[in-house]
Amino acid sequence: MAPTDTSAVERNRAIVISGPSGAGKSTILARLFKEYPDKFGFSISHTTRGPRAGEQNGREYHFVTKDQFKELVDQKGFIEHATFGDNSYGTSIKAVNDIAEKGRICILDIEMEGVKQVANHPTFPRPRFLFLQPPNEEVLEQRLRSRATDKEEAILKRLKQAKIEMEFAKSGEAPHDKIVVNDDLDKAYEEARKFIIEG
Ligand SMILES: Nc1ncnc2c1ncn2[C@@H]1O[C@H](COP(=O)(O)OP(=O)(O)OP(=O)(O)O)[C@@H](O)[C@H]1O
Repeated sequence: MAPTDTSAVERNRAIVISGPSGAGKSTILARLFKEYPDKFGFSISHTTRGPRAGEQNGREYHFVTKDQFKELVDQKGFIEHATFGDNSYGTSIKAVNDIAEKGRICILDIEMEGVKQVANHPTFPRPRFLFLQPPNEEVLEQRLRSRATDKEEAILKRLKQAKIEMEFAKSGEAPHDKIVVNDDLDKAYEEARKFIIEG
């Protein structure tokens, strides 16, 4: 295995973007990737679920067995991981470093529990944390409804979780270096862009 190019990893410190579902993370990241097509990348996650038709190992996911997954967990090889139902998912240190070694900045779109794990990882160098916040709960609800991707039950679940995430962001426990309120999209994008590009 090739040694890690530590200078590339240090130069291209990863960015963690988090925020409640519907805060606008995908919208802002889509703009960023469009404006800077060669600058960023997403890491490829590991999963214990089987590949779906058309999915290729190492492209959509690194498909691994439960034992392989557990081995990586035990080695602290994941910066964050979680199990949903029967399947586990994780972001490995190597997958993040692979992006940096290509000269790109790895963007990690991670939910709250994952953010805590990344911030507390024993060896992974601290990335920069950006929290995207909706202007308030009412606006968030409107946006989730007009996005029209979820059933009522899922929307209510997302709103409940959003409250928890926003409380966490306000608490002293949160690692965020920057909080951007996504009210006017152009303004929020510019603030996020500036933080991501200029620090
Ligand atoms: N500033 C804004 N003003 C109005 N609508 C917005 C704004 N930002 C995002 N939206 C809309 O709000 C909806 C939610 O945004 P988006 O899907 O980007 O959120 P997300 O944080 O990526 O959510 P998830 O975590 O569920 O993937 C989308 O329909 C998007 O077009």
